[in-house]
Amino acid sequence: MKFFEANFDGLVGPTHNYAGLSIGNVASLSNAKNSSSPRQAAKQGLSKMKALHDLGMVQGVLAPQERPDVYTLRRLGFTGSDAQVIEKAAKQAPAVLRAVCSASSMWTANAATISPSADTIDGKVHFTPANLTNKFHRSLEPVTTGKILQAMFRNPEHFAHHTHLPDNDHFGDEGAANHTRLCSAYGKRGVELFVFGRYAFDSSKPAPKRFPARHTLEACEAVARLHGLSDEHVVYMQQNPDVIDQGVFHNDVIAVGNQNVLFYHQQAFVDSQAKLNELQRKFGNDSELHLIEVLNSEVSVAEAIKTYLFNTQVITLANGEMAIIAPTECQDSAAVSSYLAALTERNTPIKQIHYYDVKQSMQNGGGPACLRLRVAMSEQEKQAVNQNVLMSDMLFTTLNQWVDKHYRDQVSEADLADPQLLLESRTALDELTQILDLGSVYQFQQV
Ligand SMILES: N=C(N)NCCC[C@H](NC(=O)CCC(=O)O)C(=O)O
Repeated sequence: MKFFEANFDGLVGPTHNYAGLSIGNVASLSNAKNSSSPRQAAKQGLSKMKALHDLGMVQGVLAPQERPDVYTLRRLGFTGSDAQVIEKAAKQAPAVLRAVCSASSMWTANAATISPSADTIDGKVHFTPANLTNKFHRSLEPVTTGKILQAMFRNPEHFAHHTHLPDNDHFGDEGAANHTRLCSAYGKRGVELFVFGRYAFDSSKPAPKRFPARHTLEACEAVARLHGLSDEHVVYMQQNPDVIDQGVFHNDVIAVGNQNVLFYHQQAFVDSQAKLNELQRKFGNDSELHLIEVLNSEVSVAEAIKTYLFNTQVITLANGEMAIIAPTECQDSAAVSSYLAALTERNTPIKQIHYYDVKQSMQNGGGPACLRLRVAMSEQEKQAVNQNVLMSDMLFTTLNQWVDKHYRDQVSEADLADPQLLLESRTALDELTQILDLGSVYQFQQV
């Protein structure tokens, strides 16, 4: 049977804005309050999806969430009509309003952790939405994420859905951004590498001092248990607290893997050598594993954060070669673009580099890899996916027209207080659920 990896990219929502919500994420803070272009952001995302589809990849779309989240504003004590709730929040708690307007669900690497059927005890694909407890604006995502994933992966014969972990920092879970699956082929059992930032129940262990470690070891272990993974095929690695303190808020800002390649920065992990040995042993000592380490002298941590060298997608093309999907910021950096050009000449599977412009997302700290959720699947499992979410020439055209019809070209902080934006958003999402055949996944559709 044929197996492959599908990428499900987050469609950028109509309220995309720069609110400086993510302490520890350098780009989010430095672009705070700049005005944004939701239309351009959504179109940049769609172009990347179409480009991967054109490269022969299986590409899907993950729908955005309803924002502003007036239900959360009501929980926080704002009352009246929806327009009044927004108006009062804008006056009395503008920072809270900014948070409930975030289009952060676009970064679907944080939507969930997925284990493919080859790795799980019951032979199903397992999904656990990430609770994203560390940031208030992101903690609003998991319930709707779970509903959307269930509307995409409906068939219980193939897909098992779990509830997100308890909503507490002890089980802080940032999903696939801190999870990499290494395997010799997509259909073969792989080694699942979980990367965490701190130990929740042991404060004597290393932890960052300046910026938060969003993800705990205990969250990783819980997800591995829920997914029915075997200990012999799981590795837990701690992220280097020093790089978290420099702005590496997720592991996918400093490492990325695909099949038998792990591409990472020298300073990415704690206890690197011992852990990489464990990875090699669990991968199989006889199987070829390419550990591509980038030295600090080649690319500094600061340059990696600025360019998102590691927030690239490493994909396997139909001819078996791998390609790196990188943001144009990598192309603009002499150190990084020459590193990448030289990498394609080395004895590794990576032979092509493709650059795409995803600046609207980059300015909030989201590169190409943040925008996608990977699901390794068989042909049979793919047939069981809701086919309306899979990219095609027609869906690309339809979604571009949908964006043109509903999205604003510019959004600034003041626009978030405009109740009209909520109405525009709901109208757009209502139409989108029909395009993608998702059913009533949004709360406004329940009444
Ligand atoms: N690395 C991965 N996989 N994802 C990137 C997520 C970026 C996101 N930015 C934000 O949420 C900024 C929103 C704002 O400031 O407006 C975050 O920090 O969680």
